[in-house]
Amino acid sequence: MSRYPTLRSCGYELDRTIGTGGFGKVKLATHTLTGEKVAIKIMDKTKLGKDLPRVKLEISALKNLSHPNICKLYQVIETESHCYVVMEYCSGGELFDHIVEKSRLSEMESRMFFRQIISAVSYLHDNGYAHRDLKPENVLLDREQNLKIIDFGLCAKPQGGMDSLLLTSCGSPTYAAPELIQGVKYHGSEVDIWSMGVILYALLCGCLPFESDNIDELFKKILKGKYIEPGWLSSGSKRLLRRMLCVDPLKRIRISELINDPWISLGFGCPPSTTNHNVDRCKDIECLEVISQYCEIDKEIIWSRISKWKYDSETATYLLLLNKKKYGAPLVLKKKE
Ligand SMILES: [NH3+]CCCOc1cc(-c2cn[nH]c2)ccc1C(=O)Nc1ccccc1
Repeated sequence: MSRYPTLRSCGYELDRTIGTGGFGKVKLATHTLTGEKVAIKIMDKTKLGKDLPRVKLEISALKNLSHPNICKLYQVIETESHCYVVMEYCSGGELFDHIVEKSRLSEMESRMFFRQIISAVSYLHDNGYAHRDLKPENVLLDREQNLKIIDFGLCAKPQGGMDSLLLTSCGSPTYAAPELIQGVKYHGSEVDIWSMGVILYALLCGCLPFESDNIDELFKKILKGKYIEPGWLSSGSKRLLRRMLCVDPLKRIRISELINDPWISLGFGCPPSTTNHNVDRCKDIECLEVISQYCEIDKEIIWSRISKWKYDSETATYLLLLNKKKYGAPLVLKKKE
C-alpha cells in the first residue's frame, strides 16, 4: 500500500526517491492520464515548523514564473498533514554530476550552459526575485540537456523591489557571497551573481573556487576572494570570473553587464535571450480539444477554468499535454477505467 494514498487518488503513480532536501524528499512519479514523468516534492507540514512560510513563498514564486530554464510547476496538492509540489522531471539529473563525469567542461560547453543560467537569472531579477541558493545541485538538465533551475525555497522578492536590501543569511556557504556570510545587508541580485561565478568556475575547472572542511577556513577564503586560476583558463574567462567573484558587491559585475560580456557571446554572435517567456500560458487548441473530448465538456469552458491557473489537476493535465506536444509525443489521455 502506497505511503502517499493522496497522490494515487490525485492521479500519480509514485516511483523512486530522486532527491532529499531540507524540506523533505523528491520522488519520481508518473501522471497517470498523460503518462508523463514528474518530480513530486513531498513535505510534511507538521515537521516544517518555521520553514512553512518558505514553502509558501517558493510555491507563489513558481506560480509567477514561466521560463524555459526554470523548472516548471504543474500542480500543488495540500492535505492537512502534507504539501505535494508536482514539478517538471529533469531526466538529465544534476549539472554537478555532468561536470564530475567529464571532470571539467570545454569553454564552449561551459558557455552553452552558462548562457542558459544568465537567461533564467536575468528573467528572475527582471521579475523582482533573487534565487539566493544558486549552486550546481540546484541546476538540473532535461532530456535535451536544457538547463533547469530548481529550489526556490530561499528566493526573495524584496518588498521594495530588487534595489532594497535583504539580511537573511541563507544558502550553502560554499556558494555564498562574502556580504551574505558576513551578515551585512545585501542585494539579492548581487549574491546571485557571486553564486553564478562559483558555478562558472565549477563548469570550467571541475572543482570549486573556495573549499574547506573547516567552516571558518572556508569563510576566510571567501572573504579574501582569492582562488586558483588553472593554466587552461583563457584570458577572457579569467577576466569574467574575476568580475563575478569580486568581494566588493559594489564593484561586482551586474547582470546587465554580464549579458553583454564579450566572452558570453563568443561563438554565438549575440547575448543570451532575456525576453520574458510565457509560452506555457498560451491557449493551445489541440491540447484543449484532447481534454474537452476526454471530459465531454466544451473546450471554451475547459479553457475558462485552466486560464485561472489554479495549479490543480486540470492545470497539470494541460501543461503536461503541452510538454508531450513539444516533444512530438501523441496527444492522448489514458482511457477512463
Ligand atoms: N538536487 C536535485 C534532486 C531532486 O531532483 C529534482 C528536484 C526538483 C525540484 C525540487 N524543488 N523544485 C524542483 C525537480 C526535479 C528534480 C529531478 O528531476 N531530479 C532528478 C532527475 C533525474 C535524476 C536525478 C534527479
